[in-house]
Amino acid sequence: MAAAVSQRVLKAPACLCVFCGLPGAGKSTLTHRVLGTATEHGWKAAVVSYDELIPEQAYYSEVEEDGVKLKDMHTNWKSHRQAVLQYIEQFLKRPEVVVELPSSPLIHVAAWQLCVQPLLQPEELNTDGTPQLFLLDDNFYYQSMRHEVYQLARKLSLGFCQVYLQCDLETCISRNQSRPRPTPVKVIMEMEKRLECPNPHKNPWEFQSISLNSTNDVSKSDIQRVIELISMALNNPLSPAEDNTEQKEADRLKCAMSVVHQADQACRRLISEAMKTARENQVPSEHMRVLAARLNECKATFLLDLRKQFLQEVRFLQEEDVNVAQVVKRAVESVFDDKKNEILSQFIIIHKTM
Ligand SMILES: Nc1ncnc2c1ncn2[C@@H]1O[C@H](COP(=O)(O)OP(=O)(O)OP(=O)(O)O)[C@@H](O)[C@H]1O
Repeated sequence: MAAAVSQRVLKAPACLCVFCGLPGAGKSTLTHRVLGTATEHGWKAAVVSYDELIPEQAYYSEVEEDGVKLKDMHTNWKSHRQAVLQYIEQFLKRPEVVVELPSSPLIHVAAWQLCVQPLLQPEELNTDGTPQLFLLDDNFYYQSMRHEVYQLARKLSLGFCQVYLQCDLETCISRNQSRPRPTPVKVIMEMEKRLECPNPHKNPWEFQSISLNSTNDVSKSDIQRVIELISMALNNPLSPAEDNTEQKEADRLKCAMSVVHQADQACRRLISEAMKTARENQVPSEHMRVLAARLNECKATFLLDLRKQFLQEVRFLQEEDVNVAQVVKRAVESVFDDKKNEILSQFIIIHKTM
């Protein structure tokens, strides 16, 4: 089977294969095993490890901001992710540029040069038609994060596929704890709540996806399944869409993100008003800290639910020409505002009865 896969004439020049899952699910371990097998097949492959490419301070500033901030919550982290895709695009168009890239605040250029090293060949061999594989290793826990990769594959007519590593939360946490620099447990737990694993039934663009259970050891036949998936993707390159289905899908995700962003802003304003009221009622500073944490936690849960709800309903909203800003306003006022008042009154009452 392996030889048969490698000898077929493959139609795409390159494949973007996304590996997604929780921290500790085993993505890096698997990508390196796939890299080894792909090389044995005579393919050129590179592991694009976001952790190695994106400067560490970008990640930790996101995490530490309010204890459980996830790295996507900020446009800043998004711009790092987009920079990775821009580097891939540039490499595919002009690989020779990689040796003279200027330094960048978004990406470790030296790490990038090292990452694509296996894809570079002496000039006389560059036209040998060997496919290039980019094994993208990050959590990719929202489908919108993976969709950005899909869009690049479509733009450049590349193969695209996804491998989801399904692993128990407890296993991820325990593997993570044994690492020299573990990801905060809270971050893993928050990510698990938000995780949108590939769902080809709901999102047709995710049709070339497999799920591997990595709670136990990943077997040789799992690796073989990944190789076959990549081979299939290389044989079925994406093409820029002739109808506007994909554009609609991208608009839908963009709309959902904008809804969450607008709601986030509105909640922040309400939280800051609540903090002001608490101060005016002389709630002591140690209680103010707890109050802020409770309100932020409540906001995170509200935004998470809102995002899920909008991803399901936004198509309907767009078709019905509903005013999204109005809907957001109503949701914030009717759901979050009530919860906020409930939390605030608990603190004011406690303080007054002390
Ligand atoms: N299938 C497995 N069985 C047992 N241990 C594993 C397995 N896969 C990975 N590990 C171990 O778990 C730890 C985390 O693995 P790895 O770095 O591959 O996870 P990851 O998903 O890439 O995490 P992150 O998203 O944080 O980079 C490592 O110590 C690794 O050796």
